[in-house]
Amino acid sequence: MDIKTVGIVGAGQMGNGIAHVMALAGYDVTMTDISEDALQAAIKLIDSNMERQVSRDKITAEAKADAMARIATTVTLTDLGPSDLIIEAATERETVKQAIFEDLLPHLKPHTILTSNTSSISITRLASRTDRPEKFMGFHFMNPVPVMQLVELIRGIATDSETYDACKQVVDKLGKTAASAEDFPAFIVNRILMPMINEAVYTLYEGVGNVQSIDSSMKLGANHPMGPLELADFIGLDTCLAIMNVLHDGLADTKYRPCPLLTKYVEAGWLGRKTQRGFYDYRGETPVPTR
Ligand SMILES: CC(=O)CC(=O)SCCNC(=O)CCNC(=O)[C@H](O)C(C)(C)COP(=O)(O)OP(=O)(O)OC[C@H]1O[C@@H](n2cnc3c(N)ncnc32)[C@H](O)[C@@H]1OP(=O)(O)O
Ligand SMILES: NC(=O)C1=CN([C@@H]2O[C@H](COP(=O)(O)OP(=O)(O)OC[C@H]3O[C@@H](n4cnc5c(N)ncnc54)[C@H](OP(=O)(O)O)[C@@H]3O)[C@@H](O)[C@H]2O)C=CC1
Repeated sequence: MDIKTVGIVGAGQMGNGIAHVMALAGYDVTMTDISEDALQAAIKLIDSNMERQVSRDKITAEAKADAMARIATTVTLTDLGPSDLIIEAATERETVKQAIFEDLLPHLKPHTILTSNTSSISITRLASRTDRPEKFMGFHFMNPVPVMQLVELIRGIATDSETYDACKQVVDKLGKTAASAEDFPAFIVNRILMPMINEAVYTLYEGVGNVQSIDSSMKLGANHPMGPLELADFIGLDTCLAIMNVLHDGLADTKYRPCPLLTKYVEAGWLGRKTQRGFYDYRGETPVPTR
């Protein structure tokens, strides 16, 4: 199947990055969000991220202009109906995602492929609530989308090979690399990465180190590009907690117990960079550790 048009649900950090790379690869993109402000902020951010790519000779000014012209925004979810491929990138909450798919279904074309950028939630369960489980799969980008090479492709139990191949072709056209993952909680990357981040929060909670010593230990001692607490702030602490809960519930093993300190930060609304405060406070010129 030849995909030409892509509908993206959610204009947060993942939605805007997905729109960015899809438009540069030549797809016509329609992006939706419940908030007009979020859509406008996303367009501004895509524009400045592409401008940086122009200034570093990664893309031409013409390619940027063409890509920006390919991105339409709407607060009306059903405007995505005619798209060949839908990528849902709304908040990591199963009820939110289910409601989006339920509202979209009556407006889709029969051939439309439905995907979710979920970090952890069962693709099979999301698919089972739709009219097309064979045309449903996980399309999991990494953050920041324009920079990271990997896309995890996750088949649900019913996903057919035509759907998988069509999504794999999109990944190829983006110039990214696909990794196939089976549909178990948090798939591959987050099954491994998130317990490490959660352990870093336990290390902080138990006073083994402070924010700075934990992050520099992993940056300088294990050559990670970001410390685990800095990375947690970058991903979003609400998303990290949601993934840990899916691992804990889905695998029924106490080793995935979310750290109470992570829960406390989320309860405070300190979600990381997106709310200007998490393990670091981003409101000043340079990030300041909160512990
Ligand atoms: C939670 C999930 O479900 C799954 C996940 O995504 S897990 C998270 C996965 N991501 C990671 O682990 C990211 C770890 N961090 C990194 O790799 C790096 O710190 C980083 C790539 C984010 C930044 O790298 P850096 O060297 O510190 O900074 P910087 O020099 O500013 O950026 C490197 C390049 O990325 C670009 N870049 C950085 N952030 C960007 C963004 N948001 N959008 C577009 N481009 C961006 C920069 O322009 C720069 O480009 P050039 O090479 O052309 O100069
Ligand atoms: N952050 C990361 O590093 C990664 C995240 N993911 C996954 O991508 C998805 C999005 O994450 P991320 O971009 O970080 O989250 P954000 O919180 O940055 O963005 C989510 C966006 O979805 C919007 N939204 C919420 N409900 C709806 C709805 N019903 N219809 C349309 N839009 C809606 C939110 O609006 P509002 O703010 O108004 O609620 C917000 O703008 C999640 O499933 C996450 O697990 C995948 C890979 C990496």
